Amino acid sequence: MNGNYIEISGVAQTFKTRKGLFCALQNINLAVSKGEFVTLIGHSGCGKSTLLNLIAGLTVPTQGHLLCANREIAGPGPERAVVFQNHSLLPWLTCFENVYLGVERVFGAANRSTGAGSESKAQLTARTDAVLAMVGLSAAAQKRPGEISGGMKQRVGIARALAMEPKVLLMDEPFGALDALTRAKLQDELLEIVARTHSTVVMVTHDVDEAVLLSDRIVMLTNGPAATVGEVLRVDLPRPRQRVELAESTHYLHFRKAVIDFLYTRQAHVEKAA
Ligand SMILES: Nc1ncnc2c1ncn2[C@@H]1O[C@H](COP(=O)(O)OP(=O)(O)OP(=O)(O)O)[C@@H](O)[C@H]1O
Repeated sequence: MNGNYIEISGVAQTFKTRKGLFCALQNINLAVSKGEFVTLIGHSGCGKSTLLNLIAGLTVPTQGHLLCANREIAGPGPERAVVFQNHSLLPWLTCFENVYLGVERVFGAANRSTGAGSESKAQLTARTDAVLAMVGLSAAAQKRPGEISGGMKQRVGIARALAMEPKVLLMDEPFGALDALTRAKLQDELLEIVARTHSTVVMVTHDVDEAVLLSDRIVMLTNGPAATVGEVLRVDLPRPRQRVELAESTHYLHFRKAVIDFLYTRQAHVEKAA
């Protein structure tokens, strides 16, 4: 890991609502290094998605600055791929086409401006096939989103983002809708891909075990309104990480307890008082 790749300084986000201004986030300061895996965790409604959307460039902050590779984040960009909670596939395209579209945009002749090269149709097809196979969707490649389950749609969304090999992968509870076994399989795949591609990842999760398994650092947000970074936990478990071995590791349990303690002891009181 080297240098600050994503820098968030003094960020606040206020929304106009029918009842007046609502301050979702305040004074968020966070730097993410290149190749680092950071998870954002906190109670429902604290502002995790709001922060991720700011990094994605989908919204602009009310106050403060966000930088990616020393450049102000002024909108979405191909170096920052987003996997949303609710997939967001194009319903008239097949699963293959949904993934291919993104692959073509980054690696195809259509976009030489990225300097990523212009691969042949056969190479783009091979990339698309490989990533669909990785998420276990080869058999569903020619189906449209309306013909597959919610979990399968989510896997297409993950495949689409991963296939683009983005520098930054922004994930908003990408595994939330999946059954436990598929979720575990995709978490393991994600760890392997990130190790191979050296992607920088910022991921929103509600799942303490997922956070500890995947993260270099866990950013714990306080309860809203006006949520901010409450605590940052560095998870220095060695990699590669094996979930079966970790389950018995006292070191792992120590991190797990630290997050649970933050969420259910310290932040639980604030929630009741709000
Ligand atoms: N466009 C908006 N207009 C008004 N309020 C908003 C808007 N977007 C988010 N909020 C409010 O900001 C707060 C943070 O929302 P956000 O979706 O970021 O939370 P979250 O931590 O991602 O929640 P969850 O874990 O339930 O997905 C919430 O109180 C939400 O109601």
